[in-house]
Formats: sequence, structure tokens, C-alpha cells
Amino acid sequence: MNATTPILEVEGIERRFGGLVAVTGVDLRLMPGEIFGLVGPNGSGKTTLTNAITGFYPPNKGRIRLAGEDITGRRPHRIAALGVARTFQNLALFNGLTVLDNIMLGRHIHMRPGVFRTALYWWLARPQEIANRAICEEIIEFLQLEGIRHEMVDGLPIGLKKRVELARALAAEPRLLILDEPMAGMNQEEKEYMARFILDARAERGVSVLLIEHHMDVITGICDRMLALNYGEMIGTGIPREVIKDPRVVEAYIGRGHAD
Ligand SMILES: Nc1ncnc2c1ncn2[C@@H]1O[C@H](COP(=O)(O)OP(=O)(O)OP(=O)(O)O)[C@@H](O)[C@H]1O
Repeated sequence: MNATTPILEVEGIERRFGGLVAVTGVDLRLMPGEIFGLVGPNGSGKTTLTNAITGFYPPNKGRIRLAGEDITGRRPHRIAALGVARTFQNLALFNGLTVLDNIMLGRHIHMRPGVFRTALYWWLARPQEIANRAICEEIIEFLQLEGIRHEMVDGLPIGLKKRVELARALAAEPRLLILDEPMAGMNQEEKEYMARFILDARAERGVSVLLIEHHMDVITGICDRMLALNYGEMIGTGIPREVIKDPRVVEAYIGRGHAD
């Protein structure tokens, strides 16, 4: 890959569920280091597109390339292993586990368990666990979670839960980070914190970001470019300040009361 190879390239994607066309004719190019916004009203296909990229619902048509490598139709764990991490719209943390344990789970794609490794635990697996732990501790510090590292995630407020999910995704040390509404349910101050963390993750950890977000101020504030969907089709793409003025986008999205 060189600097002009997109980290993510989606070409002519279509995904159907029975007779329903959830996404069709969608193209997207995300360059290394970009923060790219994905917006659209409820049911417009944002999650379906994300699921196509991450392998959960392979597309019926079109190609998906990661840093130039065709990943269309590959299994989710293989795509994760190639450096794609995501957070979920509805939090997917493990209740009953601490913040640290949840973040450690983000390292699982880098762990290589096996009979011999387990048998020779102190010799082989132990150094690996120490290295994994060090990476997690670094991320805990980066996201300012030190004070709650040993707390159960169950009782945390939504803003902190979302931050723990971001930490778990970063623990995988991804090249591409897909964030599905990371600011849903947050107040203004929490939103600003999260926006800062996303910008810092790009600056300090070199990730490229695909950001699904309903808050237009966040999209215009931190995204380099964006794509707007409506009924599974592209209705605008480019620089956020220009796209949000496009009459089709105003009509489809902002007109429906999502312009907070
Ligand atoms: N597994 C599925 N089976 C059947 N239909 C589905 C499935 N997943 C999504 N759909 C349909 O595909 C369309 C696009 O849904 P999708 O969840 O991708 O939209 P979205 O933009 O992410 O919406 P939201 O903002 O509500 O999350 C909707 O009509 C939805 O009902």
C-alpha cells in the first residue's frame, strides 16, 4: 500500500434481505488517516453497509478492498484480523466483567492459544499476556479510564460505557476503526470528550475512522469527508459543510429532525 491507496474502498455494494434492498450502488473511498462520516435517516442502510464491510452480512454485489486487498465475503474474524475494529450502536460490553477485562478482550485477535502454549504457559503465553496487558494499560491511560479500570462495566453511565467500547476496539490496534453512533445518549460535554478522543486516536495511534453519527455538529466538526444515504442509496458525498447543504440531504435527513 502507498499513500494514495485507500484504506477502505467500497465499490457498487448491494445488500438485499429477501425482497428488501437495504443498500444499493454505494461507493466509498476512505484514505489513510481520514475521519469519514456516514449519515442517513433510520433504516437508510448505514448499519447494513458496516456489516458488509466487516463481513457480518456479505454483499450480494460489489467489491470491498482493505488497503488494496479484496476482502469481499470474508468471514468477520478474518476481516478483524486484517485490522478492522468496530463499536456497536447498542453497546456490546460484557456485563459481570471489569473495565480492564472488557478491554483485554479486544486483544483476543492477537492471542494464539493452543495445547502447547497452554501447557507451557509460563514460558510462552505469560510474556504474551504481559505484552497484551501493557497495550491495554496504555489505552486505559490514553482514554483516561485509570480511575475505573477495576470497576464492573454494568453500573457505568452510558458515556463511560461508550468510552470502554472505544478502548476495547483500540486494543485490537486496528488500521480501520468503525464507530457506530459512539455519541448516542451523551450530553454535550461527553460528546466533546468523545470527539477529542477520536481525533487523538487518529493523531497518536494512526487509525482511519468510519464514523456513523446522527449529530451533524460532530460530522462537520471532525470529519474530513462524508457520505449521506437515503433508502439504501447515496444522496451526497464530499466535504461535510458542502454535503449538508445539498438539497437532497436537507430534504432526506435534516428535514426529518436529525439536525442536532
Ligand atoms: N437482518 C436483517 N433482515 C432484514 N432486514 C434488515 C436486516 N438488517 C437491516 N434490515 C433492513 O435494511 C434496511 C436498512 O437498515 P439499517 O439497519 O442498515 O439502517 P440504518 O441506517 O443503520 O438505521 P438506524 O439508524 O436505525 O440504525 C432497513 O429497512 C432494515 O429494516
